[in-house]
Amino acid sequence: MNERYTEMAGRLIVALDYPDADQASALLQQLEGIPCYMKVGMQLYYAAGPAFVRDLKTRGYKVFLDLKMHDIPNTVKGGAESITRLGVDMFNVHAAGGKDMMEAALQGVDKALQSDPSLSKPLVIAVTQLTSTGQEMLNREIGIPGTVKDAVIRYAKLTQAAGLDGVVASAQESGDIAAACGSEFVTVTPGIRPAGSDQGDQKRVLTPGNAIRNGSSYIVVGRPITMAEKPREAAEQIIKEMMGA
Ligand SMILES: O=C(O)c1cc(=O)[nH]c(=O)n1[C@@H]1O[C@H](COP(=O)(O)O)[C@@H](O)[C@H]1O
Repeated sequence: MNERYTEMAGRLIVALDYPDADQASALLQQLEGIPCYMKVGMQLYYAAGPAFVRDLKTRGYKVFLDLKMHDIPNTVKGGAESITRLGVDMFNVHAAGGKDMMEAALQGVDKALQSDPSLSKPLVIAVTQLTSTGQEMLNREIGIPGTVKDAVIRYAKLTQAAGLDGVVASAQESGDIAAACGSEFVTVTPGIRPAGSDQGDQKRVLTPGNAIRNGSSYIVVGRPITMAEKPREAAEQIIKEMMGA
């Protein structure tokens, strides 16, 4: 395993979108030894809960807990405190919750860290516009005027002003986000589709190689790996493409 392989694998976040811990564990077994990040989202968390997250940490994985909090500031503060106590490496909120809500998330993190100094600070990031949102939907359905890029950049700047570490956006926007917020600002980009793979419900997609070339800090990949006939080969192929970018 060379350095570039380890770096790129660490920037691949595999979305464990499964209905139970057994199915998620079966994928972990197939991917054993690949030093990638693991994402636990609503489907798995609501079924397998904190125990599965702690299990992933015990197995040595970096963990992104994707619960996309969007509520009043006091509630998000409490949620962020509980999430930080789980020892995850990254979690997210919705930027649409506003600056006070995002600042409250950071206060929740601080509260947890103060009460238990053995915890490390997770990256806190905010969802801008979901990658399943296209231009037409943004304007006509949600009622936000302007381009998707404008909306994403606006949320990214708000997120940065609130003091968070970065955003979730499409890899199509990574370069523009870096131009607006600096290259240290983290971009976590789902909607990744290797050439020829099924787009599904994703609207703003990019290949793994183009995402890295466009400056994404991390790419999030679910179905192109979990639904592949040979998930390990699919993951290795994605890392190879990232290494070549
Ligand atoms: O926050 C996320 O992770 C997220 C934000 C977003 O805008 N779009 C998005 O697809 N995601 C998540 O990223 C994963 C993408 O999965 P696939 O479309 O199967 O590769 C899913 O777990 C989504 O919940």
